[in-house]
Amino acid sequence: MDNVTTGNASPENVIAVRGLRVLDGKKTLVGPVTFELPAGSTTGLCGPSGAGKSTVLRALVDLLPHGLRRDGEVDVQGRTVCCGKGDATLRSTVVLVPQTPVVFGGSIMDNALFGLRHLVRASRTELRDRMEKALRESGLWNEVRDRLDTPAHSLSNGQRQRLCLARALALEPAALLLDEPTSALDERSRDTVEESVAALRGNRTVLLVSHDPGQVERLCDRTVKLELPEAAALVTAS
Ligand SMILES: Nc1ncnc2c1ncn2[C@@H]1O[C@H](COP(=O)(O)OP(=O)(O)OP(=O)(O)O)[C@@H](O)[C@H]1O
Repeated sequence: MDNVTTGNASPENVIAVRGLRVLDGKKTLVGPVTFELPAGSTTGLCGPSGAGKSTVLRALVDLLPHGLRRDGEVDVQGRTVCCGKGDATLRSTVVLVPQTPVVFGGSIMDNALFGLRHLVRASRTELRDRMEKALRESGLWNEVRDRLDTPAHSLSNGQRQRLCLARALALEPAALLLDEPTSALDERSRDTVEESVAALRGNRTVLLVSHDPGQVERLCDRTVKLELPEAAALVTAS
């Protein structure tokens, strides 16, 4: 039996996943899992450690670790995504923000523009406008507007996480995948990142991995619960 989705259904799904499994050779590491992400929803992806939350996110962006493969179907905006094709459209349509913020050596502006410069053809002014909009949406603009040229490494951990959120939002993705965005943060930084994620609610389609049931309660309107593959197999057998 597949892991189950609970919550409200919606006619318009940005992502639809059916029978997704991640395999290492013949061994099932994750799944099978079936769920949808309705447009504008914030969905919590929960489950015990090792159930495959991070791996599911990586499968959705077709960036599984070497040696692993996926089975089952993933549709993004009604289009089936094939594995291992290096789909450039997918890179800007479904964007993953990893657990540990990846901040490069350049300035705050360089970092915020990173994805845009690589994936979007637009004038310098348009890119800058999109960057500012994304920094506002991630709740970081007021803290960095006067120091966009300073090194991104000068930011706090919470600010770095919101910078990574802005970098993803600047691509105007159809779906945003957030992997434990507050797990490495102190309480105050966690609150600022949560405020930013809460502000996306209804406007963006978000899949949020979290260990914290309270956070899922605060930020999400529906949940997908993953089980360890052994548990899923036991349920199937009963
Ligand atoms: N590169 C890899 N090679 C082999 N197995 C892997 C690899 N990456 C992950 N796994 C396995 O896939 C399973 C799911 O791992 P994953 O990190 O996605 O779980 P998780 O639910 O995100 O865990 P946690 O909550 O602890 O972060 C685990 O059994 C893990 O050991």
